[in-house]
Amino acid sequence: MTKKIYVVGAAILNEQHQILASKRSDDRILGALWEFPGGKIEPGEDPQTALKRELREEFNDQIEVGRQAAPTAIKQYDFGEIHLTVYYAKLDTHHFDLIAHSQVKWCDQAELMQLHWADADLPIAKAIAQAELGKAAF
Ligand SMILES: Nc1nc2c([nH]c(=O)n2[C@H]2C[C@H](O)[C@@H](COP(=O)(O)OP(=O)(O)OP(=O)(O)O)O2)c(=O)[nH]1
Repeated sequence: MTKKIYVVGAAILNEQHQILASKRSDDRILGALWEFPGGKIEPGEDPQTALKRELREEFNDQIEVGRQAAPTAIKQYDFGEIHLTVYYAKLDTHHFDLIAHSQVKWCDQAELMQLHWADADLPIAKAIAQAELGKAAF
């Protein structure tokens, strides 16, 4: 049976309604593709707690988590079935230590669609590119 892998990502917004995209380091699975920073939900964790933990681990940053940005996206790989859920978020700190990424980029909505996203991220990036981000802010 395919292994289901539950993953959370953060669509981090700034005050100009830009979204933070992050490029996975070359040496990781799906290396060099753009994604929403985050990672796998650990057993017993709720998605919001997992997302806050991952952002501490990956950027050394604290975030606040808002509402889900788009429907959960599912993508099959030979290593398992990724179930990716992305939440809007905002930063309480701005360290951006690049531990798992080679690059981060603040994007306006049109710029989001110019990046080479991981497959599961693409429908979510499209939904965010068309969303009313003023309403997503919190
Ligand atoms: N973090 C993240 N992972 C994503 C996204 N889209 C996508 O397909 N993935 C995949 C890549 C990985 O196979 C999996 C998440 O693993 P990860 O390597 O980022 O998470 P992790 O830190 O918990 O894992 P690990 O390195 O400890 O194994 O989900 C995304 O937008 N963000």
